[in-house]
Amino acid sequence: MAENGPLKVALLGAGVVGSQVARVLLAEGDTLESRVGRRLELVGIGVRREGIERAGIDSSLFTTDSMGLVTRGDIDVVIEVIGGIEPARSLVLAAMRSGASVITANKALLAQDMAKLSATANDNEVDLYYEAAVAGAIPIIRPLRESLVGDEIRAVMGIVNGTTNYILDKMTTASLSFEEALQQAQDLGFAEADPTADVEGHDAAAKAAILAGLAFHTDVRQSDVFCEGITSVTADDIAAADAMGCVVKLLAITKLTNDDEPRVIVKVHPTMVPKTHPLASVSGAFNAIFVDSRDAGQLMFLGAGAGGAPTASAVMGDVVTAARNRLRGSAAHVQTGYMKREVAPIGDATARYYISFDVEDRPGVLAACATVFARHNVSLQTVQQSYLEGLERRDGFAARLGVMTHEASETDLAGVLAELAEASFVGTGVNYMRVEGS
Ligand SMILES: NC(=O)C1=CN([C@@H]2O[C@H](COP(=O)(O)OP(=O)(O)OC[C@H]3O[C@@H](n4cnc5c(N)ncnc54)[C@H](O)[C@@H]3O)[C@@H](O)[C@H]2O)C=CC1
Ligand SMILES: N[C@@H](CC=O)C(=O)O
Ligand code: NA
Repeated sequence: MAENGPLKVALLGAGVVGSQVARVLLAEGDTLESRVGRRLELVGIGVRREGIERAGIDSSLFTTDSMGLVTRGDIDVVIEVIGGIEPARSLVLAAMRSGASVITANKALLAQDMAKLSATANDNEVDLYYEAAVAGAIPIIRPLRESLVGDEIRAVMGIVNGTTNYILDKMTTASLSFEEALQQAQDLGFAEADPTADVEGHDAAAKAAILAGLAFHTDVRQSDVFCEGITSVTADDIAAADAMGCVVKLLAITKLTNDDEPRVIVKVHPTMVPKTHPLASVSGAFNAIFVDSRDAGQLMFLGAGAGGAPTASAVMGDVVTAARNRLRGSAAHVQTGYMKREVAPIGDATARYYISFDVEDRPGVLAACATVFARHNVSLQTVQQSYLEGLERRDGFAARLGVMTHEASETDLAGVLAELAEASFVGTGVNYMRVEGS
């Protein structure tokens, strides 16, 4: 950084988020200067292909030599919004080794390599900020990393993927098909380049890993996260949830086990949430994160979790912070992974469950079902029986049971499901969904 000269910023990626970040950097120069105390100069934008026009961005800034851009030696801040593992990983590491602070929105990379990235930032005395990586515009990384670091987090539960929340919401409130709702989410710029990452839960799993690592001061990777997406959620599941006073949400959940040496539970799955819970009313592409801590109690963070402008807002907050640190000659050294907690297997996680299945309509069947649940330590909260008519009435199974359980472990649930699947008085197709929140 030249004395009194501008701080030099390099941007990698000019897609949905990157082109918006570039526009803010170019259009809001005076405002940003007043907030940082020094001009921010966008010196180059690494792109995959040149020759593509982006409105409001001077094409002379584009270069296909992203590595050359970040290693030229005079860059103060590198913003990585390419996504994916490579070449983003090599570029980010090279940028930090060349003395630049890094801002990234890349949860996939962070959830794979957080320990290495943090260590590289610390070794090179540069900043690594990533507010945009979880829940877009919503400030959640900084609250966990700074504001709540003196407290004890008990649980974090959130809607952290805008695309899937949009799809589930449109399937529920506008009777759109899964495919129609996904297409709309893609058109609106919420979905990942490959929307499989959204609908299969991988994007939420990456965010869950980052949240769990921050909440419990340990290393958690995406591969540690139990993950089920929303591709098998049907209109019938949504209707069943509605009948039970619930909505279906894809939740990322992390909490600790009650052991002497608590282990981390971290999971993503479609969840029935009671309509009275604050997360139930989070609609469209909005995200929300519910944090339960020892001293602060329950906190709810709500807002836009995806889209170019909201995500650029989070990126720019980090850019200004890193630029201010730069001027002070300091970096936010962050100690990560110092608790070395184990991640518990999914079998040890607990939840309530809603299980529905068809049964023969004859004396003793209800008692036999109750015995199956009891044998596996799963206590019943409510049982509803409805009669099947017409085409629904298959192979003599004339009634459908909808069972809401008390909290039980996944291992015990698996025992119940296996036994129901084998029982002669139970029809094929036992459905279940986890239930969280009260
Ligand atoms: N779109 C959203 O709402 C949000 C996105 N994010 C994250 O932000 C990042 C960017 O997302 P989007 O802008 O939506 O993706 P995008 O796919 O619209 O943009 C990525 C851009 O990077 C370019 N690119 C690929 N390889 C490159 C290379 N070697 N050098 C330079 N550019 C290269 C692509 O051509 C593309 O234009 C991802 O990590 C994503 O997970 C985070 C929060 C919200
Ligand atoms: N594809 C993601 C974008 C933000 O991280 C989403 O839908 O939430
Ligand atoms: Na955020």
